[in-house]
Amino acid sequence: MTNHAPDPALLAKAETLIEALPYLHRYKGATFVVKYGGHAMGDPELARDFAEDVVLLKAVGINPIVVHGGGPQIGAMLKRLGVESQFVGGLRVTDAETARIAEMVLAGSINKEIVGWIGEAGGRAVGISGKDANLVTARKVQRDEADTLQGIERHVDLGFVGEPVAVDPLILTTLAGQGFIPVVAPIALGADGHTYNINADTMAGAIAAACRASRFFLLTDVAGVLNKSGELMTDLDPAGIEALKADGTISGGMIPKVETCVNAVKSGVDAAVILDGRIPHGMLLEIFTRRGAGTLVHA
Ligand SMILES: Nc1ncnc2c1ncn2[C@@H]1O[C@H](COP(=O)(O)OP(=O)(O)O)[C@@H](O)[C@H]1O
Ligand SMILES: CC(=O)N[C@@H](CCC(=O)OP(=O)(O)O)C(=O)O
Repeated sequence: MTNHAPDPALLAKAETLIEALPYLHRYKGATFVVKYGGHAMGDPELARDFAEDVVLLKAVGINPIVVHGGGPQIGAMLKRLGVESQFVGGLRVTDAETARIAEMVLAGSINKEIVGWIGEAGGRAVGISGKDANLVTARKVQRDEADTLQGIERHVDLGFVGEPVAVDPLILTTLAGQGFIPVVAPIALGADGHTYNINADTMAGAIAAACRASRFFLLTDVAGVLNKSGELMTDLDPAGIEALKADGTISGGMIPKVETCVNAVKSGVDAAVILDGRIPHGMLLEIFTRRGAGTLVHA
């Protein structure tokens, strides 16, 4: 006689798939923008998990757009070449040579590495930068604006550090509509013809807003936004974020992240999530299960 008692491990797998069903319905056809930080891509195993997650999203009818960073990798290259580098308020002071090296590292090696991982995972990725098809037009971040944005007092010329002033998402919707996964490096041209180095969080937020993304994920190397006792804050709104910035709980690299999230939700993105890129398949768990992790920023 056959034993019909279900194998509990198999049953658990089936339950996980069924748990995903309402989310699969809800997000079919939606655009998700994923910012993949330079710190999060350090471990090749985790990078492959990330690529699989992106390919799975595409396979179930979601349109993922990846915008990547690469701060630590630019830093390593500058060091090898003996070029000094300095950060002011989370932004790298960028002279003409640093801009050339940043473009080489971001739009060259890192961009193609991510395209390769997605290809290995069975997806078809196309790597571009903000320059391609005029995706992003940048302007120089003015010293005083940088001071206001980053909450800093210093007055320095940041050089070729840009911020997006216009986004033409046609290249992204065209690629996504044909089954490709766009992978975008945070480099863009200014109307003045200069190449600008853009903070990857800022670039991703501008793209999420222009694409009317339903969800915006920022993968980093911390659990999310932490309170003064180091505990994860799972839910934040713009007013709560202002208070945490004012009392110094949120500082450094977390400032552009939360500001980007606030701008994105104010521009119509349903929700932005700062996620721990060190958790294998963390993005899938966040999207398709009730066990969401990280910090959700909503309007
Ligand atoms: N309240 C906070 N919660 C979590 N991280 C914070 C907070 N305030 C400052 N940070 C810093 O922000 C960093 C994340 O920003 P960053 O290093 O720029 O990440 P990425 O390279 O992924 O863009 C954390 O590693 C942490 O040092
Ligand atoms: C102007 C500016 O600071 N640009 C960044 C671009 C890369 C980036 O933002 O990478 P992460 O997301 O890994 O930090 C830089 O030069 O490091």
